[in-house]
Amino acid sequence: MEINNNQLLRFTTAGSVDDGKSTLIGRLLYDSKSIFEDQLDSITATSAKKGHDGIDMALFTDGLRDEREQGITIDVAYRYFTTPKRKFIIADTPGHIQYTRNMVTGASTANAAVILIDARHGVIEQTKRHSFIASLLNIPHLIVCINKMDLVDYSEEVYSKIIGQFEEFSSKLLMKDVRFIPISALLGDNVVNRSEKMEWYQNGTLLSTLENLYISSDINKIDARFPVQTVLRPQSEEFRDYRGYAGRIASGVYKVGDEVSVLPSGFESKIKSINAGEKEVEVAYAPMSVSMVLEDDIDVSRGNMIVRKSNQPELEQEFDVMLCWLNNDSAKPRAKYTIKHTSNEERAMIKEVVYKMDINSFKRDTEDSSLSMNDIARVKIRTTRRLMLDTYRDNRNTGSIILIDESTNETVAAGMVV
Ligand SMILES: Nc1nc2c(ncn2[C@@H]2O[C@H](COP(=O)(O)OP(=O)(O)OP(=O)(O)O)[C@@H](O)[C@H]2O)c(=O)[nH]1
Repeated sequence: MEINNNQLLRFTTAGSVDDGKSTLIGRLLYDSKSIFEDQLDSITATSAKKGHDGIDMALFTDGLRDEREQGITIDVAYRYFTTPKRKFIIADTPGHIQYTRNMVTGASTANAAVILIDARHGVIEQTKRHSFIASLLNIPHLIVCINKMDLVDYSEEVYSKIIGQFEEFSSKLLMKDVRFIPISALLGDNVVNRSEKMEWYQNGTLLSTLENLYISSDINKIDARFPVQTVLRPQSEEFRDYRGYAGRIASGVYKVGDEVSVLPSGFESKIKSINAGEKEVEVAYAPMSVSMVLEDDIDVSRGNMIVRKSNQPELEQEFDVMLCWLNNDSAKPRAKYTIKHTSNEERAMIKEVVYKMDINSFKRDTEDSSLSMNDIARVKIRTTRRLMLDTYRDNRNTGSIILIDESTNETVAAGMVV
């Protein structure tokens, strides 16, 4: 069966402050004609007021940020645009606030990460951090844009040197697909339109690279995992016996008639019907939102998972995760947190910090067991009840968790099951 999810590409952008992220996104939207006329008028006016000659590309994204910053709770803004080939969602994460936090939030569902490097500075610590996080998050495609090529005379030598620097450390990371593109976000070279200043570069522009990334193999179509979000029991007479389980399929494919198990109870049944939107369907797959009816009347509640009988996740109460600490308050020893895993919530404790990762040297530090903002560490977690886990490598949805501080209700950490 052909699953056509190929149309939509999610990507995230990362770079250090002033590398040109806002300018790049603006340029991408502008040159691909994704910006509405009225927005354009107001930006042209603001650019003029600020004394810019022409249009300040960064204003496209900055405008968006103002809106978002009033909301305060989310640091990631989502921007949508469409070309004849594909739809795109950009998770735009501001570089000046906490980068690890934002990248983790914005990138967990991304197909690709675009990392910017200032051609004048080459690979810096932030580049390494961002790439490390991209590899940790298992983002399938990494596009490294070497920006501000106009400031280094469009030099191939500078470009090649930076690729060399990048490859020197990235060889230690597990990354399947890495590409490099020399660009000038400001002037538009190799963003949407091919540069006339860099004849030596033969590969695609950023947009054409994004349009042509092969992503249908990025989705896990094998392990069927359906976390139940809500149990539907309509009150009216007509539907008195109806009991549907609604949620979003995390991975895999479900068909009417499939033999399934409900976890953690282990009760078995068969799928009687599947509804997607208003329609009844025979087959459903990730990431569709559906409601399912089973043939037997068994006890299913929010946080349960419906899986195929022959392919089940592990039920664990103690497990290891690679944890990114995302909060200003450091981890408190033996403190209790709420752990969120798919639609499930339990209480959890960090039992042990196995090691902390030094992102610059890729060394493991087994002495230091503190966890503060931006730290990445392997830890052992213990939960009050068993969770239905896959490894993050196998399944980005059912292999990830977040920890919430029970007193402040803030997300303090995100973790990948190892
Ligand atoms: N010469 C040149 N300047 C650039 C280029 N791209 C960005 N800039 C400039 O670099 C500065 C920083 O650009 P921004 O887009 O605001 O960069 P940023 O800091 O990554 O954006 P934030 O996402 O707000 O952190 C601005 O003055 C841009 O005009 C480029 O390709 N060439």
